[in-house]
Amino acid sequence: MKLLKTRDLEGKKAIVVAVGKDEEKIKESLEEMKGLCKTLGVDVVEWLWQKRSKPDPATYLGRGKLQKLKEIVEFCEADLVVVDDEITPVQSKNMREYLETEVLDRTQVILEIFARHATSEEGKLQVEMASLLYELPRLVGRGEELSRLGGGIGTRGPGEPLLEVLRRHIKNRISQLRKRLKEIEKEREVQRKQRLEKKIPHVSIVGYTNAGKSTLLKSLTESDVYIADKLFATLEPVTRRLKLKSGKIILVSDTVGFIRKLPHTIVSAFKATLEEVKYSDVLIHLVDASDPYAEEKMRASEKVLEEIGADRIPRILVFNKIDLCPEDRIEALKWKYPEALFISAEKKIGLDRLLEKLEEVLSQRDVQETIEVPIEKIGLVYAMKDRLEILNEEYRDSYVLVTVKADKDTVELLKGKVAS
Ligand SMILES: Nc1nc2c(ncn2[C@@H]2O[C@H](COP(=O)(O)OP(=O)(O)OP(=O)(O)O)[C@@H](O)[C@H]2O)c(=O)[nH]1
Ligand SMILES: [Mg+2]
Repeated sequence: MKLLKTRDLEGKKAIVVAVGKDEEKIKESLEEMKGLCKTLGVDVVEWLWQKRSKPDPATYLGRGKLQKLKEIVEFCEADLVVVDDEITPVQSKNMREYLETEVLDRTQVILEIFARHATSEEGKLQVEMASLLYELPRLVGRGEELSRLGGGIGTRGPGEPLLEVLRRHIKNRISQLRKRLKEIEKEREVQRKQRLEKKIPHVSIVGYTNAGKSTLLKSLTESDVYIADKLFATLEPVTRRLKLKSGKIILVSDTVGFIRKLPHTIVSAFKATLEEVKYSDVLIHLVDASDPYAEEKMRASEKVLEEIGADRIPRILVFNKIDLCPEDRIEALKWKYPEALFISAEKKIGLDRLLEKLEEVLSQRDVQETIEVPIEKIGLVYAMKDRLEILNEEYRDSYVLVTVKADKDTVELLKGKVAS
């Protein structure tokens, strides 16, 4: 049985609610939630926030605000309330009952987008896993929905409560998914090893959702890549080959976009996809310069990079969509981030400079070393000629002193071959 179902939310009217202390931050987050809702075809007709340090443990909003929300829901004839936070099962249940309307939280909205955008087997399995990890602790008190969900299960033992059956069923499914995902991960590892052996440098484009990562991949590699003015348009990494001016071939990947408060169920289910980033030689951190919240989003992305252990990979900071920015905005960013590059992925502005910078960063990783190679083994050096640069050769009686320049792994590989 498949437990994952997508909801039909197209054309529904929603009211977004949030709790917090900082009005600016809340507004920014609500704006983003509007974008997430739009991606689902949901129309945000009104929003409401309550200034308080912590959400009410029982009802998320305080009593008074909840009452007001109910009036707004009725007045606007809203179909659902979206909470811009991950709420507890209790809060969700109480809100639903009091408001007499459907309630979704931030995690569910993101999961819903992921569920619709996943196309590969791995993507679908990861989304299903994330949804089940989300559902598992929330089974209690959801009788009505559960009986809908559990309709297809015919394995209930005598006297066993439906809740227990479902819990067991979900746990089984999670372990099934985990197993299959592990297998896929193994296949991916094989590919990664092959890539490593061939020593093809790998560059990943990372950044906040909608920064223009897929557009950049498309413009750089002149290939067909899915682009949309939607959040999380890309869920599965897409990799393309690119030939640099020096003739060096590299692989460029586009990845799933980052977002603030990325639900941990998603991080854990998408670990494999996110981890691909960890094995890159260089990261292009793409930021939408035309976004008023560009810098906050940049920091949120940096946080995700840290979480997945990719914060030590050489990184090129690139501001995108400069075609949409007034001159003074670009000047201000240049002043603040002197090392950054400025491009328009769509209008193909600044891409040459980006490619030059890529070559620079990639070659900075190279090391230079002089190796003593027995004369009869000199052929080994030549056999690796397309992966290393031979800077000097000094012939002695029984050996040659060869000075090579290449990335560290290649030099180590050569040394190993010569020694064996
Ligand atoms: N004006 C302008 N629009 C751009 C530029 N680059 C990307 N866009 C637009 O920004 C939107 C998002 O682009 P994508 O390339 O799909 O963004 P992404 O980072 O891959 O987004 P996700 O996959 O959703 O994380 C699309 O509507 C693009 O056409 C640019 O340089 N200038
Ligand atoms: Mg994309």
